[in-house]
Amino acid sequence: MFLKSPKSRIILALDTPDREQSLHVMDQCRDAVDAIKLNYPLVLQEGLSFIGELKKKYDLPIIADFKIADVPVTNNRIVRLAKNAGVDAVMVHGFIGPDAIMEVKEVAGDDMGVFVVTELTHPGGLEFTRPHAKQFAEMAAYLGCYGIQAPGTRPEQIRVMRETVGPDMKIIACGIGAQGGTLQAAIEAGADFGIIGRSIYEADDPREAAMSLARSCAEEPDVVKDVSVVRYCSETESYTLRVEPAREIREILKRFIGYCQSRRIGLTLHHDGGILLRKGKNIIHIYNDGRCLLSNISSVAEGEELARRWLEEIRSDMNNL
Ligand SMILES: O=C(O)c1cc(=O)[nH]c(=O)n1[C@@H]1O[C@H](COP(=O)(O)O)[C@@H](O)[C@H]1O
Repeated sequence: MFLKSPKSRIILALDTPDREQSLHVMDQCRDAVDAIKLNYPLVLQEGLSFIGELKKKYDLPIIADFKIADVPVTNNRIVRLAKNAGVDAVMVHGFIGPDAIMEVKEVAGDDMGVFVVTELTHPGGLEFTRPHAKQFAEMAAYLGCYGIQAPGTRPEQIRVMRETVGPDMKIIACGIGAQGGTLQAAIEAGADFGIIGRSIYEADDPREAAMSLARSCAEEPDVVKDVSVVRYCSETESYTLRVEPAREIREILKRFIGYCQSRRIGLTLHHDGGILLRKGKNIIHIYNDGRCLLSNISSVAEGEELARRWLEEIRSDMNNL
């Protein structure tokens, strides 16, 4: 919908104090970020009309981080005002429950996104939002919300959120930079975008700060996350290795299994067993969740090299299909 394919993976938290400083930052960062997130202080300072001005001038999607948290009737009024002001998405707290979130969704309609806040990034967020974060995410997915917020300060929790909502819902992660999270870790854990404020707008050169953050996660991620030994057979002097591919590759491998099965490549194993392939003297077992087992490998180094080369081949072949 409104968030296009990521370029920088950055949503700029434009928490600058006033119009003049906001425009100063935006003039530099307009093509270095994917969207703008506005919070209460700036909107209270400059008024809702400033949203339209930003949209017109920079033509970037705008998320209104009003963290809506009221009864349905009030939420309805807040979203209407935001919509009329030109906002593309709103953020709403998960704890207000399904009826209040549905009210937000109704007013938002098809042209506006709704992000559900699951867990706040500050230490207190662990006290009251963490225990319910998974439920908030499940509810957001069930209600068909556009996305969820997750804590960029805790990549392990982003991973849980990604497993909870599945591959299609957008995850936006805040707490990157000034609060200690890194964009790369958040993206690797499953976030689509990082929300970044002070590390950009307080930098001497906000544009360069944004570009360098974008570069930090632009490199092709390594295809292999981990390789470990499952068995060593002294008679054949060969290893069986478990390979855990990087998250993106696991998604590609799932498609690859479907591709092999539809063309009768390799041996399809029963229901959740995945597929068995022969590559020279080696046997590769790809499980349905994307994890792999390599058999008949003469050294761990050889297995790592084989896994890397083979997964890179699959990544490029599947991307070209
Ligand atoms: O919903 C948010 O955006 C949000 C949730 C959260 O748990 N933590 C958090 O920092 N935020 C917002 O994300 C932005 C982070 O700004 P910086 O810490 O300056 O990068 C601010 O606008 C916060 O209000």
